[in-house]
Amino acid sequence: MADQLIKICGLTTEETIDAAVEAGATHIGLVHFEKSPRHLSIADAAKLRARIPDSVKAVLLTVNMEPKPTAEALQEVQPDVLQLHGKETPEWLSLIKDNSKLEVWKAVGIKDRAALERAEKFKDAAHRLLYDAAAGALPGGNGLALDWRLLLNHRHVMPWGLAGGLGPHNVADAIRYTGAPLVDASSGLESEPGVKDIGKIRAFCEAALAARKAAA
Ligand SMILES: O=C(O)c1ccccc1NCC(=O)[C@H](O)[C@H](O)COP(=O)(O)O
Repeated sequence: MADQLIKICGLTTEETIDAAVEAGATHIGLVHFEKSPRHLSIADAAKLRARIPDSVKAVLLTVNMEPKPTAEALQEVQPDVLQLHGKETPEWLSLIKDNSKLEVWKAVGIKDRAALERAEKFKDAAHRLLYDAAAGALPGGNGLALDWRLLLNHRHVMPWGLAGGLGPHNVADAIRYTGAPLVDASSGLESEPGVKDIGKIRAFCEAALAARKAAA
């Protein structure tokens, strides 16, 4: 049985990165988006990236960033994964994917089955789709859940993950209900916007790992 992949997104301190790694996170998301309460400058993202061990993948998250600053950010941060969370096109993702060693993810807001079908246009352009709730005040990180029923009996054409409103209280249900191979959480693991809670990070990882083990 494949391991449960767990992305803890929007970490901004060494302490919470260490806690997420210790709790079993497989991916750590660093957000570079100025309107986000989890925003990191590229310099700070690079510093925190250095704290992430080789056993855990560093995910740099950007939104509609232009090519030149994207290239500069990748050079400085050296992430394992680039997660694009805006209106980026399949052509842009393909260009990055075909000209780098990066794993490229596209986050897509899912409000109905049509949105799921449209997401298939990234099939050959991205390594993984991250299904999230439709954009709210921010493109992501809103603590809003998508309707998991939309994923029932869906024919996934590529690796995928589930995000949106996940936390210790519902991640086991999400895995049982959708079979999500990767789960991703941000605001549900915070004591206030942008401030991660180590107890919630631990509880989230514990619940996700237990649910996957039970499904085996
Ligand atoms: O986390 C943010 O602040 C953010 C801002 C702008 C674009 C994307 C953002 N987060 C992306 C993620 O991968 C989040 O983990 C995902 O949207 C789920 O967030 P949440 O519903 O808060 O768990």
